[in-house]
Amino acid sequence: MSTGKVLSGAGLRGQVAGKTALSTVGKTGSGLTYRGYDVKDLAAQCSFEEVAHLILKGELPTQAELTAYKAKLKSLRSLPQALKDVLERIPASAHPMDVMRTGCSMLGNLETEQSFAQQQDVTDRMLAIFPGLVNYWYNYSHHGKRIEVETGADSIAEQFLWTLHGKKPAQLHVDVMQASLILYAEHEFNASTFTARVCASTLSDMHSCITGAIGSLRGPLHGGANEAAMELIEKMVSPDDAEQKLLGMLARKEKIMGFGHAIYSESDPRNAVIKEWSEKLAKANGDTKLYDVSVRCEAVMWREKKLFCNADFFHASAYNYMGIPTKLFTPIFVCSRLTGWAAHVMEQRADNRIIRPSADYVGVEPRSVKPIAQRG
Ligand SMILES: CC(=O)SCCNC(=O)CCNC(=O)[C@H](O)C(C)(C)COP(=O)(O)OP(=O)(O)OC[C@H]1O[C@@H](n2cnc3c(N)ncnc32)[C@H](O)[C@@H]1OP(=O)(O)O
Ligand SMILES: O=C([O-])CC(=O)C(=O)O
Repeated sequence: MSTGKVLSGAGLRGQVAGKTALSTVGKTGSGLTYRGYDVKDLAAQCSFEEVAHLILKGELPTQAELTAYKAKLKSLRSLPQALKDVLERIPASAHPMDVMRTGCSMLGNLETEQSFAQQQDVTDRMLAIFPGLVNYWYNYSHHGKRIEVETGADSIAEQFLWTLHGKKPAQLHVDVMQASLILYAEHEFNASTFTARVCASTLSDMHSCITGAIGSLRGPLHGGANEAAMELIEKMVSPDDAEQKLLGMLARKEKIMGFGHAIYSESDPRNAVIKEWSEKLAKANGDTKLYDVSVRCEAVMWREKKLFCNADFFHASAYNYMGIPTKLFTPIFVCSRLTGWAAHVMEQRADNRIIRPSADYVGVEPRSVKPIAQRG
């Protein structure tokens, strides 16, 4: 089992900021549970839609419920013309996380949540639309192509790969995406989820909560670490080169993205799952370099610093093996974590008090305002 760290210090570490029935981190099972189920079991046995149903509606679906839920999500994939118009105006140089933030916000203008009774429906719409949204922009801005987002894809995992590459993806790739989306779906009071809950606590609308959360996820200390990890490992030409480069970085006290965690002390349970998929992809591709380099990084970081891979590190090689451009890595995280964010917003709304902590004042003593001519 993965245990939690002894938590104290800055960054609100170790302070209980609310209640949740959605997940536990660093407590039981392999170290991560969604509504009582171990994430490893969910990743091995379920589709992402089943896990989204669990997180958003409270229970794993029956076959009939799953069939209905998938049919609903499939029916909600189309992009409004006004949203396409906005996406077409965003330059290729933009970061896709900024595109997602703008896309989510624009959707909130077009299909505003009028009351909290609509919270499940607006969430389902975002779940259905997000993969096509970011890939519409990507294909238009990078290849001048207006893609069809109403594909024959059977799942959100397949929809992401299909709308990115313009064709039905290989089954292995769909299976990896299913597992990846499940691993990223929910993680208690992490920074982006807390952002969503703070926004929800003002009784704001769902799109505002999700737009804010996307902004928090973007940073390299959080979801952006999967892209930063890729930028690191693609510079390493062999495991020995990886070892030399890492030792140099550690000597210079640089941060190694994709390692360490705010809550876990010895391992992140999501790593073993995505690492195994990365190995399978490497073998299927007949090119194991990225995987071998990543394995050496893991060994060196543990040996030198007792730092372990978090969920992001082996996602880098896994996504790369599937031909996903690095800058689209964190948007996939968004397509998944949307479930956790929205469920937290719903939980906050159900038992709300505005989140408003206090601060220790460390500024100057009280003083009087001088007329402008006497200042300086
Ligand atoms: C899905 C996710 O969001 S998972 C997190 C993704 N983020 C990353 O991978 C970014 C790299 N990792 C980090 O920056 C950190 O480990 C965080 C942000 C995840 C957690 O931060 P904290 O809880 O403050 O880390 P922690 O208290 O364990 O740090 C202890 C020491 O280890 C160092 N450390 C932690 N992670 C790393 C790292 N990846 N590389 C080098 N040193 C590190 C810290 O600098 C700190 O040293 P110090 O005491 O001399 O300042
Ligand atoms: O919990 C955290 O601080 C970060 C994390 O791993 C996640 O959000 O998945």
